Order: sequence, then C-alpha cells, then structure tokens
Amino acid sequence: MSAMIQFQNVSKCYPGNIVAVQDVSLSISQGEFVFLSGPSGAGKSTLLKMIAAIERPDTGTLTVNGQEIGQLKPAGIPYLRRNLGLILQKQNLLPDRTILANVMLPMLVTGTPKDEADSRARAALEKVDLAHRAEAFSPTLSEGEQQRVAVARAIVNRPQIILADEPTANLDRANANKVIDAITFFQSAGVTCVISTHDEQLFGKADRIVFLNQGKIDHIEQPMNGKQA
Ligand SMILES: Nc1ncnc2c1ncn2[C@@H]1O[C@H](COP(=O)(O)OP(=O)(O)OP(=O)(O)O)[C@@H](O)[C@H]1O
Repeated sequence: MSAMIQFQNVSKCYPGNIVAVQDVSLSISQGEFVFLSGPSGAGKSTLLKMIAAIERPDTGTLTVNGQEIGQLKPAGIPYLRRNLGLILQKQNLLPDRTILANVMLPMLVTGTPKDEADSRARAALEKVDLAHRAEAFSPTLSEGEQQRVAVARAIVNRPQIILADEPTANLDRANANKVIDAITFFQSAGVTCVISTHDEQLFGKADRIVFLNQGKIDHIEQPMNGKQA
C-alpha cells in the first residue's frame, strides 16, 4: 500500500531550543489506524500538528498525501486541510447553533449545496449514534456526546485522513469506546487515522501503536499479530 503520511528524519524545535521531535522516520499507509502514545511532552501533538501543517519540520521531510509539508505554499494549505478531519480534545462546537448546523458547517464553507449538506450531516450523526439529537444545542449534550459530534463534523467532508489529539481524554469507558468505534467505522472505509492517546485499553483497536519518548520513536507495536517492529 502507498504511504499516505511519510516522516523522514523529521526534527522540530520550539523557540527556546525546546526539542519536541527528534529524527523521526515513520511511514503510515493509506487506510492504516495508528495510535501515537508515550508520556506527556513526548511529541505526539507536535507530530499531529506537522501533518496538518500547523507546524513545519525544521529538518527532514514530511510528505502528506503526496505534498511535502515543508514546501507547502500558503495557497496549498486549504487544499491539504480539506482532506483532513481534525478532532481535538476541546471541540469548539458553536453553542448557539444546533448539532445539525455544527456538522453542516464544514460542508457549507466548502460550497456543498444546503440540501446535500443537510442529508450528509444527518447520515454522519447517524454513524455516531446521535441522529436523535440533531436539533439540540451543544451545551445540552454530555462531553462524550459532544466529542461524537466532533467526530461527525470531522468526517462530513469525506477526508482521506483523520487526525485526533487525545479524543477520549476526560471520557468514561463507554463514551471513549463509542468515539473510537465511530472513528474505526470510517477507517474501515479506507480513511487513514492517526490518534494520540494515553488510553492503553484502546490499543487493541489499532494496526500499530507508535510509542514516543522525548521526541523520538521508542518502539512500535502491532497488536493484531503481537509483533514488535
Ligand atoms: N508552542 C510551543 N512552544 C514551546 N514549546 C512547546 C510548544 N508546544 C509544545 N512544546 C513543547 O514541545 C514538547 C513536545 O510537546 P507535545 O505537545 O508535542 O507533546 P505531547 O506528547 O503531545 O504531550 P501531551 O501528552 O502532554 O499532550 C514539550 O516539551 C512541550 O513542552
């Protein structure tokens, strides 16, 4: 399978000489489900931010869907992001719009006709088991339900890649599983998923778990066959 995301000897420092990522080489195939794990400060969020071109590598090359992030011109960023579904710990749902309107928003921004946006948003809410709350406002939803809305919002534009930064932090087991199961549903349809997590109980659901420590890859596990790479 072709590489959807390829880090080659990538390093990244923040101002003040803070080394966040050090010489990381990692190839993620199209349709793969990868968890990034490791202690706080290990560099998980920084890797995700570089894939989304929120940060750029200082050295090395990072290629996402055929585009080299370090060479990306400002005009190329919306195109890259159009193919990414981002799920963050805090979802930033608009509190004064319905759940349906929140999920429709990314499609309306990219010019999808309203009727189509409406039906695709309802279908996405169905997938995260929230179709019955379409007309509700986000402050009336539990944190777990809001996170599932964020999953629906991230996938409505049919991205090729889903990036999630600790999407199950602060959720109880049942809600954490629902969030991951919703993401897994889209991954089974061929979407590449890269998710940072501390939650070891989720590890069995991934193709690979990349353990980071102090900005470097410590080791990689493949839970399906128990092999260590
Ligand atoms: N904007 C920033 N400016 C300066 N330093 C930063 C910035 N963002 C992250 N860092 C530092 O870079 C290192 C890697 O941080 P990063 O957020 O990637 O780690 P993480 O593995 O995602 O941690 P956590 O599990 O706590 O979210 C840390 O030392 C962090 O303090």
